[in-house]
Amino acid sequence: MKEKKVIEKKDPKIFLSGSIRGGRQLLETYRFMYDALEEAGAEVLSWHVADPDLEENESKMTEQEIYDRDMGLLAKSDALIAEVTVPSTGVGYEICRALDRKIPVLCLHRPDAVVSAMVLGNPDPSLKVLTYSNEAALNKIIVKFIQTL
Ligand SMILES: O=c1[nH]c(=O)n([C@H]2C[C@H](O)[C@@H](COP(=O)(O)O)O2)cc1CO
Repeated sequence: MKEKKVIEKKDPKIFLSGSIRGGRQLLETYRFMYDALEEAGAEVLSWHVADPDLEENESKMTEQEIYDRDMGLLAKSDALIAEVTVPSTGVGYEICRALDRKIPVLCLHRPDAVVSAMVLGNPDPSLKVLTYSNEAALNKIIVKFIQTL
């Protein structure tokens, strides 16, 4: 009898990207995304993005320590999910680096957001941009995305 190979699916490692110095007004949304991702079976490597005490913790780090840590986490990630409603240099940079790595990138934003053409007009096949109007819709998009990984 032929032996059946069982392919075990590992929890996908996700880099959650959200504005920090660009403004923390959507912190509650980042926290919701973190919870939705973990609940969907993902491991969020950049959990600090959703940490309300981030400023205090990061202030003990040098700029290069922050950069090195984040690039290290991105290198280990299977996909990147970015909330792009609040414009942020760091989020744009991380999206670009993730696309360079050819990992799937999902950008999410509120319907009324003014999102850069560098995201909306980017034809890279690894990039998907979607809008959400409430938490239920956001959760649905996240669960569906995780299932594709
Ligand atoms: O202290 C930090 N810690 C940190 O992890 N980042 C990373 C993760 C976020 O997805 C992104 C936010 O960039 P910005 O600070 O330009 O809004 O950069 C950015 C900063 C500050 O620029």
